Amino acid sequence: MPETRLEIDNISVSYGANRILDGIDLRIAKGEFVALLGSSGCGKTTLLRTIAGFAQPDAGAIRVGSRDVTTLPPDKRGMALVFQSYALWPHMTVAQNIGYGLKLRRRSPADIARVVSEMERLLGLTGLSARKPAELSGGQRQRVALGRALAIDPEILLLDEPMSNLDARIRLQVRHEIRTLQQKLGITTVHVTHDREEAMVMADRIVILNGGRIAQAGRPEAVYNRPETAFVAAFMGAENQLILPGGTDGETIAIAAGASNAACSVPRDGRLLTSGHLEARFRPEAATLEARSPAGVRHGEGLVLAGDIVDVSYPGGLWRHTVRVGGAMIQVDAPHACAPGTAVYVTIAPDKLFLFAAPPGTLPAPLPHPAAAPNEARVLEASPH
Ligand SMILES: Nc1ncnc2c1ncn2[C@@H]1O[C@H](COP(=O)(O)OP(=O)(O)OP(=O)(O)O)[C@@H](O)[C@H]1O
Repeated sequence: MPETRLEIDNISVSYGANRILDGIDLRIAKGEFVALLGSSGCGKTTLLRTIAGFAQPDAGAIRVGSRDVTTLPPDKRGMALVFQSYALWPHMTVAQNIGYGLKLRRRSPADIARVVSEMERLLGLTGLSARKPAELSGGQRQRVALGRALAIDPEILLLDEPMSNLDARIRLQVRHEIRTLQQKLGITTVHVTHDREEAMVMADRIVILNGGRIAQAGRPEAVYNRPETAFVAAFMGAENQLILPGGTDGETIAIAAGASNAACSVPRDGRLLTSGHLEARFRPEAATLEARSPAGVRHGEGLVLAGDIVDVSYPGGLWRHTVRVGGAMIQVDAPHACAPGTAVYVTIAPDKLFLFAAPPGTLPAPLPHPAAAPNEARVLEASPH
């Protein structure tokens, strides 16, 4: 087991009567980069501020190595926080901003000059020493803020949406720079973001928060490919949702034939399902689209749906189709455009299909498929397992 550097032990935080964080447990290894990901208001910043010491928990403890820092003020925790707004001193130069924390710690001018110049070198700011923040680009300001944070040689770096004020192109570059520097310095980092792709490409581990709790934590590819709940699946881009009749049958999950889907079975693969109805989720790019022939039996692995194209657009790369499947609308990407009105099959391979117990009260899609000819329904029922 790698050495734990930051331990968040059963932390709960409330603002007045509102419980914002509820029993958060997280151990972060030395040198690990963890992204806290979640929708707006889920408590990401509150957790970061609690780690930093700007918010006090009702219960639980924060430890850095073996030190309990729960009641220590922010400047005694060995952490540095970089904000979205940079919070640079406008009247100070780049060098003075970077050296600010060291000056507060009464380090000698020679020491400060050495660290500042090292930070400028590391962050590509050499030559900009004498400039004021107003004379810098957004990306450069962000690097100064990072330099100021790293200059005090913190044990833990906390980043609160540090790239959200940058335009898309610069964001990609700064993202890469921060990650490279973090790995080079081996600094334990907690990064708050609501940008899924940013979390995926930067983090060793993603922690998804929902309603003040950890919904799932794991390596980016694990959270992306094996979401444990429908919430995580949807948050990680599997926004297509269908409620289907079915359930577990030994080591397989059996999906019963419905008005718009063939019966099929997929490996259970360790999934725990108890309900009689399933919530199926998948990404637009995880499905394939084919024209439906009126007489043909559709054979294939995975879930096969019969639907009609309602709309098509070109966001770039692939064509995005809105497909009506029974009473539901889903999004499906394809390399070629399919015209509205076309009858299609949508196929989702078993490993791209996320299945969960449907929430109580949800029913299978109630409407028969509007375009399904009588023989189409038979075709679907006769489809192979
Ligand atoms: N100082 C405060 N007093 C009262 N309520 C607060 C305070 N700070 C945050 N909250 C509330 O706590 C909840 C969580 O806020 P938080 O800023 O942690 O969310 P977040 O996940 O970081 O959101 P965002 O992505 O929008 O920044 C929100 O409902 C917010 O309104």
